[in-house]
Amino acid sequence: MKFNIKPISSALDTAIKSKIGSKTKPLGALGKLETIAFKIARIQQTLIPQLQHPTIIVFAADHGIAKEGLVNSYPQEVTFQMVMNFLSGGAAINVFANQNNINLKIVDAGINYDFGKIEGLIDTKIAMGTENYLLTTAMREQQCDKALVKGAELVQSIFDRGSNVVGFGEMGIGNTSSSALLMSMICNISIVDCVGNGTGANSEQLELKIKTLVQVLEKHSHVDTTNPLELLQTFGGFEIAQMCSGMLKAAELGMVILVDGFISSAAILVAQSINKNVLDYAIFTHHSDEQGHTKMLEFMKVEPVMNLGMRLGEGSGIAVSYPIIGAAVNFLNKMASFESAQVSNKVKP
Ligand SMILES: Cc1cc2ncn([C@H]3O[C@H](COP(=O)(O)O)[C@@H](O)[C@H]3O)c2cc1C
Ligand SMILES: O=C(O)c1cccnc1
Repeated sequence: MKFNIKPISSALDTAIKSKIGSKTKPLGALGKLETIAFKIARIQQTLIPQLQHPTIIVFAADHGIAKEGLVNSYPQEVTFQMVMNFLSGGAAINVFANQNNINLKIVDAGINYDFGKIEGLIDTKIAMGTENYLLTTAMREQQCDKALVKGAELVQSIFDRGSNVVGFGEMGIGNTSSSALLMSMICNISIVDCVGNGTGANSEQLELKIKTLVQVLEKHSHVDTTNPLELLQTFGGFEIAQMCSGMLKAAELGMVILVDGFISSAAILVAQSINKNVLDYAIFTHHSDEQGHTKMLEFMKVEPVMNLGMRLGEGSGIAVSYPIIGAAVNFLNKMASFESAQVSNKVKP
């Protein structure tokens, strides 16, 4: 798949900065809100940006490795059980998305469960979970390709229905391990520094998780670390692959991309090694408590909107931070300027 992601033009940069600077406040006094407003105005190439039909997509899939219980504290069934919970409106992401009027889409990217016909679940299923990467690659090449196509198509359909801001959340027991493996390969950071407690591993479980992932890396020591698609195929999950191509498609369409925590960030880490420009369209909504997230964010040289010590996933960080992002757009559009409000500006020396 090819994505044509335009580098963002800097033609409006001075005008956007000057509009932010003209508002009735001391220069820079809205802190990070100013950075966010600047970024969104730049993505949309306008001085009056709008957030239309915000949508969070929760991509769910299973991981072969999770059947073994070597890297995960909760059993694999929790993936489909949580998806049922999403569909009946009881999960954290439902509560926060509802609170902030964000559309929510729940996607079966490859859950190890047969849902039959079920209302509200989008079917982009590639298989009943990935293979166990201790034994073989997580995906076959065609499966990875298919996942990439489906993720991009889904984001295209959301764009076609009028959305210009899309968040990427996930559910998949074991997916902090896939994310840590991808991070270790792409960032060239020791796996020990990429692995974290996930859903709450204790010290013994963490040790086993690290030991297992070291074995996985030994098994796949010939993988080409400069080939993001091979990495995705070897260590990825179907939800991570679909998020990755969905993000690339969103950037191609000029949408604002909202990134969640560790796993969502791992998806854009792969995406940016396919096309660096994707980062220009992305807002990292929160800093997760998952151990590897700090170094992953540093690698991409990005600063998230907030840090509430959250480590959940599902897109929850996106939904919670959304009012802050809305505030950034609102001040840019609605605050008076020194001139319009007839307020004296800073005394020039
Ligand atoms: C009840 C429950 C709800 C969740 N919602 C998101 N996750 C999060 O935890 C999983 C990753 O952690 P690990 O790699 O340790 O399995 C993902 O499914 C992620 O979204 C959850 C996990 C659980 C148990
Ligand atoms: O940061 C996340 O997204 C995260 C961290 C731990 C477990 N699940 C998700």
